[in-house]
Amino acid sequence: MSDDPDHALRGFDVSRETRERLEILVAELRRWQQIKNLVGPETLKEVWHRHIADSLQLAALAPDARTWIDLGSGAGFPGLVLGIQAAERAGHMVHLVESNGRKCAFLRHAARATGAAVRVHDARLEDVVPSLVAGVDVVTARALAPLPQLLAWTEPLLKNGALGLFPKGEGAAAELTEAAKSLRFNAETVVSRTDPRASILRITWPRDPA
Ligand SMILES: C[S@@+](CC[C@H](N)C(=O)[O-])C[C@H]1O[C@@H](n2cnc3c(N)ncnc32)[C@H](O)[C@@H]1O
Repeated sequence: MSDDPDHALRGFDVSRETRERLEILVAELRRWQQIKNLVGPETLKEVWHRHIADSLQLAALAPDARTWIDLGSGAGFPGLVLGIQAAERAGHMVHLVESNGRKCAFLRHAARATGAAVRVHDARLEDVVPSLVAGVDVVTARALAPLPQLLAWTEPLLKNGALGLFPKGEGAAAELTEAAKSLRFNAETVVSRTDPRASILRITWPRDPA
């Protein structure tokens, strides 16, 4: 697949300012990658599809959400991309939680360079999630852990009304089956716009009966 940004961004609601900020992110990622090895080197060849568009598609699944938290952000996917979009929406922001200091240094640098509306937490998610339960609208995590572990980590957020958006590969159905053995939750599977074999699990917690 060619990695043409125009092609990758087709169909997404991306302003000229956001496009310019995304171009800065890609340039900085390429620069840092040479010394810091932040993402799988093969994925950089398709960075606009594999990372930028793959992250942007989550925003369309929760258009009214103001406060997001992205767990295990790595080099910023999806959280930093969502934070770049949030920069043009007053009152919108994304918490980025990442335990690897080298990746946090990149996140802070890239956030400054792009003007992304993010707060970087250089910490383990187990220590951050409890303090952010109130006021988070959406929790995301890509390539962090299988669904049962994700639900164990994010249960306090989901119980408080947050929406979970978890990009998954071909094993999504098996992960759903495994998680449903011990937990009761609502799940919808949305086919990925960047890879028809992949999907995004849209998870909500059932309300307690009144
Ligand atoms: C495979 S990478 C995925 C990065 C990014 N989400 C992506 O899809 O490109 C998983 C990331 O989660 C981070 N991580 C793993 N366990 C964590 C924890 N308990 N708290 C915070 N970050 C964690 C790792 O340092 C790593 O950067």
